[in-house]
Amino acid sequence: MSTNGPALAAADLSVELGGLPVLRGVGITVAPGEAVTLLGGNGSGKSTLVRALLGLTPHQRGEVRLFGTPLRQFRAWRRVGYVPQRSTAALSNALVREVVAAGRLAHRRPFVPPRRSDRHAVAESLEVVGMSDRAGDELRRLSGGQQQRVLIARALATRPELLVLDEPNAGVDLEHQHVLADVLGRLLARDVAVLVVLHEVGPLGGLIDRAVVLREGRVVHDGPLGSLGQGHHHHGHHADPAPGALLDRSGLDRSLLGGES
Ligand SMILES: Nc1ncnc2c1ncn2[C@@H]1O[C@H](COP(=O)(O)OP(=O)(O)OP(=O)(O)O)[C@@H](O)[C@H]1O
Repeated sequence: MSTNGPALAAADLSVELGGLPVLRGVGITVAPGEAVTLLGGNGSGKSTLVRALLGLTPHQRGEVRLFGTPLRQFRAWRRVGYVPQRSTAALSNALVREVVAAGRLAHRRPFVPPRRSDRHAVAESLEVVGMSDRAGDELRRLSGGQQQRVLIARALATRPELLVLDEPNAGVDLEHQHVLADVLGRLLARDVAVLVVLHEVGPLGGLIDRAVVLREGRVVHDGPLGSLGQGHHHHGHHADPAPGALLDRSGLDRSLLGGES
């Protein structure tokens, strides 16, 4: 993997929205193979931070680098996967297959039909999240949790080196939360960097290397999940009965996670 230093790094990041400070001097890094969770109460600035890190929301101060390149100059978007908060896509009347295929756009050249590798990545990503049989359905016809799984499939189809997920488990049943934990575990084993906004840590808890906690737009904790005391806004890490099953990073599905990109 051609990375030097962190996949994602931000320093002194400040964002104002509607004239109000939402992020105030935030610093965050995510290294290849590292899973960082972003926690904090409603309105603490988690989604704004994620959007600012990806250049979707402008920042007024500070610096963001992706794979060492300042955001302004960064063009290698095929290296980045993003699972937005579901509400932003929920009304789409696009077909499931089209939504996931959008994850391949950064790999394609204009006016060239999708290659076999593109179709393969789409089919495989749908299969991983258990949505193959809904490929021809309109996204808006699916349940909330199913829509969320399609958005995860789209990000997986990109075969990213940095995967950013904003509350990917919102509305998703426990079984499929475990599926996501399994998928993320395999990506981490391949040195993908993961930044995930979570409301409840849940089945992902065993994968998390570091928790960054925001409060009123500031980082108030950056360290191991376990060192977070009680009484925080997240209700995470209820002991999982078999975290080892999720943490098995050895059984790599090379066809999904490896190969061309
Ligand atoms: N476009 C906007 N204009 C003005 N204020 C905004 C805008 N978007 C977000 N905000 C404000 O910024 C603050 C942080 O919002 P953000 O969505 O980043 O929080 P969050 O931590 O992701 O919250 P949640 O857990 O509820 O998703 C909130 O007070 C919100 O009202």
